[in-house]
Amino acid sequence: QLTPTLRHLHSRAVITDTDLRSTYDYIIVGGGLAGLVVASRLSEDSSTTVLVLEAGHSGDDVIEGINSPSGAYYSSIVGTEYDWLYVTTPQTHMNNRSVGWPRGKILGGSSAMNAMYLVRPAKVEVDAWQAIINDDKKRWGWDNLFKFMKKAENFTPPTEELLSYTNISYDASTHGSGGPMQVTYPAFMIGINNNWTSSLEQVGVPTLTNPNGGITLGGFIAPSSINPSNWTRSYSRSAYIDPLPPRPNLHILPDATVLRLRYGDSSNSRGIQVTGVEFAKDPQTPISRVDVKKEVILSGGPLGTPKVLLHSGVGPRDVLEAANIDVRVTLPGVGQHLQDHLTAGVVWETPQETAGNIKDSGSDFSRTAEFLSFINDAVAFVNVTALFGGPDPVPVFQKQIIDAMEESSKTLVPSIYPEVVEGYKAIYETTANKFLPDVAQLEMLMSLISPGTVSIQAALQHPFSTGRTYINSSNPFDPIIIDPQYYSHPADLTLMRQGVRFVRSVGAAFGDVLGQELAPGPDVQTDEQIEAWLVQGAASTQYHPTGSCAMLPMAQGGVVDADLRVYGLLNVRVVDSSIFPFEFAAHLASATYGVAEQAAELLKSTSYKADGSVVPNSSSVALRGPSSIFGLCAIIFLASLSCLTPYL
Ligand SMILES: Cc1cc2nc3c(=O)[nH]c(=O)nc-3n(C[C@H](O)[C@H](O)[C@H](O)COP(=O)(O)OP(=O)(O)OC[C@H]3O[C@@H](n4cnc5c(N)ncnc54)[C@H](O)[C@@H]3O)c2cc1C
Repeated sequence: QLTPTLRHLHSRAVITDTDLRSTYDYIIVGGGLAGLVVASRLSEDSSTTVLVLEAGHSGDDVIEGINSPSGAYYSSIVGTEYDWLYVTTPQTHMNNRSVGWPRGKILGGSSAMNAMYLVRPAKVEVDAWQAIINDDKKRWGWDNLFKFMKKAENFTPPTEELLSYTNISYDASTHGSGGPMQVTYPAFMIGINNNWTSSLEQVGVPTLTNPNGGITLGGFIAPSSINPSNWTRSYSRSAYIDPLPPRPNLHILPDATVLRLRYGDSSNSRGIQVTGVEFAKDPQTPISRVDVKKEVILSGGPLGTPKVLLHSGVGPRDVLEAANIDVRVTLPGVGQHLQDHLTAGVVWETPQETAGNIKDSGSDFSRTAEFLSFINDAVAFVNVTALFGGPDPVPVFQKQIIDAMEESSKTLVPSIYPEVVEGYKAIYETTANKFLPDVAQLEMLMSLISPGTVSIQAALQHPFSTGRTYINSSNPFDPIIIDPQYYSHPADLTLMRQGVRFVRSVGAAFGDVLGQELAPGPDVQTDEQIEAWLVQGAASTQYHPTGSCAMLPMAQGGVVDADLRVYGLLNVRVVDSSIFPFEFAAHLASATYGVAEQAAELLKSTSYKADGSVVPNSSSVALRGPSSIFGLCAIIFLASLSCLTPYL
């Protein structure tokens, strides 16, 4: 528990209803990872008033639990009242299983519950993002995003003591210094980690000596968002908000769920002006309103942001009409293009000590901040050549995927709108042609947190399946529907199956460090057996949903343009992890920090008229007329696998 003084300091910008003003320059919806970064940066100018509305609690009463890095494993807020406790729909191609999707419902959002791996995407992937949005100002290419990812950071090299017994390769030039978020390595490592890169090298995976610099292929011990001064979690709240001096122009209101945007009478050919938002504590309390002078920033994450847009009448017409919501802007891409990383772990017995053994021992050491700073940081990213055991089958696999594009786009996209299908094709082409075979298709992660066992996960990084998130009610307190359509494209299951095979070869290279395989177990050997294991129970989320408010051209079902503006709304931007048009082979926090840092600069350089409205720039896109043509263009959605050719 925090002492009263510390609690006061932590809560300095956090207000109650009675402090609320009627109008702010900026309203930020969601005080999660991205939302708090933008709030902190915008409020650097004392003449700019900023309000953050966060649906979750402040979290002051659990800050200490959150702060212990190993708390991510041993006293996680996953599954508590600080978790949205989302669950997917039953997944047709996963034995009708529903999968839990934890997300942080607390100041700091998912950065308050995540596992703190600090891993960036590859240059090729980020440059492909810039290409897909035709961003001639090069804001979303690698060079710029790298600059902003580094701006968020303050890197501290591993301690001499840690280096004396652990193999860690790092290159400080791939990290930032002087930024708010602390990045370093834990104070303590488990001995088994020393077998990681040497075992990978035995199966042909090189050691990556300069991770996080634009190349991802290879094995390494990743840094984490940890503060080395006290071995605590560094997340958006502790990094960007708690250290601030008093800022009367920054207000953060927890327990405030934004229900919808509010509109006035002002609109033009480019869109509608938003005048503010409506919010409420819960379904029983009255609705409050607050006005915005300049812009509303949606930072509710890949589920919260599309939900607010849909309840505001911005989204696919069929979804809005079915939910009895008045259509304000027909934007077919809202909630579409949803992708996620799937993961499954092979588990072995080990005679060696794991972090789980030390934790269970209850020893004095097991209660130290140094031990509790331990994070599972052993990762590797491998391409499809590694997965198929050599180059020969890769062109065949790639051709099968390319040949299946037309059929997949007709049968697998859960939308009746041609724009969304076009977006799927653009993403598919990028994934099939640019990312196969040179970009990582699979991440491997070693986990040492259970006593007596080691697991190595195989996580699919570039899915060909596409899903969606949508609403089926006009009540914003009803849950959003999440349907990632896992494994709807058969290539995803093939890649995961090959991933399990590859992970086993890594496990074999560990020699007698690993004992008997416990899962899937020695009886699961054929392709069919491994795939059945993956489908029936093994595979789950790696917690990286994205794409639901994708930055894509409007003709490809995009939701935001390269300025992060929602098409059809004059003064609303999305700043969070929903905007990536496709998955990266990376955990998403670092890239999201980069997006938020760059968004803050974009906002600060925006010109506003005297009444606060945005001065239009050349990249604004004219608002389309009513979308009755969509009815004519309706495509029958048949999510059937049988018409696709069998995969390797
Ligand atoms: C369990 C878990 C482990 C992870 N591990 C890692 C990892 O090790 N490394 C890594 O890089 N990434 C990891 N991630 C992913 C990473 O944390 C997220 O990608 C990142 O936090 C996304 O940031 P965001 O700002 O988009 O959303 P969030 O951080 O989730 O923030 C969204 C915020 O908006 C609020 N909100 C939503 N709707 C509303 C509304 N209507 N009104 C008001 N507020 C609203 C939410 O409560 C939340 O606070 C993990 C995620 C999870 C869940």
